[in-house]
Amino acid sequence: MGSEVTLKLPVIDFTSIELKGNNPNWEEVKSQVHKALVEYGCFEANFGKVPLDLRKDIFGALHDLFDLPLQTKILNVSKKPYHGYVGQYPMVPLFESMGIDDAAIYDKVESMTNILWPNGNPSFRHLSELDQIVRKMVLESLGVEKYLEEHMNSTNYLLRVMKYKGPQTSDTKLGLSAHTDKNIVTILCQNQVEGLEVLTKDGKWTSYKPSPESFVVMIGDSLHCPSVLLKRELFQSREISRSANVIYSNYYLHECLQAWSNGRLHSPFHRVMMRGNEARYSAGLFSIPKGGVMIKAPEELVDEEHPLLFKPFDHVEFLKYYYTEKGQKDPSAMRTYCGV
Ligand SMILES: O=C(O)CCC(=O)C(=O)O
Ligand SMILES: [Fe+2]
Repeated sequence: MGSEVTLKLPVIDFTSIELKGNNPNWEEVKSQVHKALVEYGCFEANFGKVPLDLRKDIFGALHDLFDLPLQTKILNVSKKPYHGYVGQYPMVPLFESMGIDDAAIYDKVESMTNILWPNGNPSFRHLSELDQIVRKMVLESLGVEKYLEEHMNSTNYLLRVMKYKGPQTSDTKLGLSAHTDKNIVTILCQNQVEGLEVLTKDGKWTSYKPSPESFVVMIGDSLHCPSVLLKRELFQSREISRSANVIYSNYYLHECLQAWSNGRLHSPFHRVMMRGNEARYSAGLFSIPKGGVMIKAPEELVDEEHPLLFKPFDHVEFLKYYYTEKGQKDPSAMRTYCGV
């Protein structure tokens, strides 16, 4: 079992950065982003654009949303796995989540936010700007910025909101099983209740101390360019036990490398561990490859030293495999599905 340490994630200040602006600090912040993603696969971002009172409103609204009767919550269905209401899993009984399907760029995310916040809450639009800044910096760091426009146009957003009940005991209980995200970039925003833990490359669970202003930015398995897969993963798993369609591994040592022309990004395992009585609410903005777009490594990133690792694949089709019983048990689902 990995022992938990309190190690701080790198903190990166984006308050002076705009997607379309004159950014004297761009190069400096970009190199911090690259370094953090190589080492941890995630970082804490200070972005400054989402005022504290809006964040408070978000968690108040989530409290009310999850307080609805179960019959009402399960009306939020989706054909895609993990996009509608998720909850009542025996292995993670504290966890519930609701997603907004196909949150195509801003509009549908806003339709969700309009339901929750009829008077407007621009938070998620701001978070999609942060997502795009990070992806632009990543592509530039890899020297493949010529794919930027295509890359941006080949993705959707999914907004998912989560509740983890407090276990109401003195024990620590699993809130969400260890996993890597399967999308491109995840931005997490949460209330003050601790619980998120990230596995470092040397196998230590690191707890995240939430701060009222910051977000966690995390790399998913399929950071991709248009027709471009930038991902290399080499898993070594030890001791994987699981049940009921959910990865249930408290210690899941892996190497998940992305070896690119000029760097390696890491998509980290993470989980939620709950203590005490208070509920933890979080919201995640997930950028995901659109269905129907074939993901294929760019020729610039394939050479003798870095041979092609994955056959071109459609991410939505991949998810259909990932969410089967076999896929859920597979520590290197992407390799099984489309490895060369
Ligand atoms: O609640 C959190 O902070 C983490 C959620 C998460 O890891 C996920 O939804 O993929
Ligand atoms: Fe996650």
